Amino acid sequence: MSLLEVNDLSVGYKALVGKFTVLHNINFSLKEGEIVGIVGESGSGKSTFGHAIIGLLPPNSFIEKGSIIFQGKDLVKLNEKEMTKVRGTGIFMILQNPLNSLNPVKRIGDQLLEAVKVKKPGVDEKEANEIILNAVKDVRLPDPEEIIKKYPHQLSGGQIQRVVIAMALILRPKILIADEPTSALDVTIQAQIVKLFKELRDEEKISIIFISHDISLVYAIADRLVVMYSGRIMEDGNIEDVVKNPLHPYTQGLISSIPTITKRDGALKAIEGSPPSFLVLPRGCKFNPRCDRVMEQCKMKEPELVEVKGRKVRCWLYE
Ligand SMILES: Nc1ncnc2c1ncn2[C@@H]1O[C@H](COP(=O)(O)OP(=O)(O)OP(=O)(O)O)[C@@H](O)[C@H]1O
Repeated sequence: MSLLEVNDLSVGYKALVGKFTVLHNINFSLKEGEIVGIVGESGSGKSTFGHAIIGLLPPNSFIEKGSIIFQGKDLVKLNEKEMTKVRGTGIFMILQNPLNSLNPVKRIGDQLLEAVKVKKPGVDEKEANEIILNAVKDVRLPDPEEIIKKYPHQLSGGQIQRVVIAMALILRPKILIADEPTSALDVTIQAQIVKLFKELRDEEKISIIFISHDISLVYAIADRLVVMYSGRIMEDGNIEDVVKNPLHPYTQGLISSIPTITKRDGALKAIEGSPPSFLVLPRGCKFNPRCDRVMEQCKMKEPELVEVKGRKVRCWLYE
């Protein structure tokens, strides 16, 4: 049984240039305790997907169709009041800009205390303080006693990121969506945060959606890898299988450009060109103009996401 089921989800935006669809027929499921990495170039729709799940899409967005089933409820149909109850201990998202999750006029300690009260209503002051300090120490913030007295604007980007991760540790949601959660952190702290996330999963069976453009980082944490391109899922499977034997030419391109994974020196193959604009998507497979294995039919009709060798792939090579 899945904890989260996303069915045929399509999401778009209205902008000055016009109305366009970004996420196209997304089908995705997440099991309890599973860590799924979502990768893809900038603009492939990764954040839009996370925002759709937690109901934090911007006002100029629209959900064209689809459902997001969590604990028997379709999140797409919930009103703001009902969705507020899901956010926090149900689903929590570490936003790409974590400052947006904090109140600028409240001290860090008070904001973490609110999270403790949500998780443990009626908690006494001494225990709350202990929980807060432990979380702040776990994310390796220096001088915990001092940090909690500060306001968000007094912290660096990396410290803000860690405060929001501490909030996630306190809330221990059923699903944690982490959107580039360690982008402002140095490599050592990044590794410690990845370890913390794994511990959360091992101890509490928390499911994690880890969004990143850095496949080697995702490789260090995820069980499963989902590759997105132009708002589509192109490949979805066990991370070892996908990394060792990528099936989609786009996944092959992404992986062959990473020396730490391919363990090859020199001749790294970058994918030529850049993703298309959502306003003028190519006919057929959206990757076809950049694909080194393109065939005639790729330019005519878009392939479906189909099951191949125990994983899912959207490519005419496998249909
Ligand atoms: N608020 C918005 N209004 C209009 N278009 C938007 C908005 N937010 C995102 N988009 C468009 O949706 C597309 C997908 O953006 P999204 O942020 O989901 O991609 P991403 O894969 O998370 O990229 P990145 O890795 O850069 O964060 C982009 O082309 C972007 O222009």
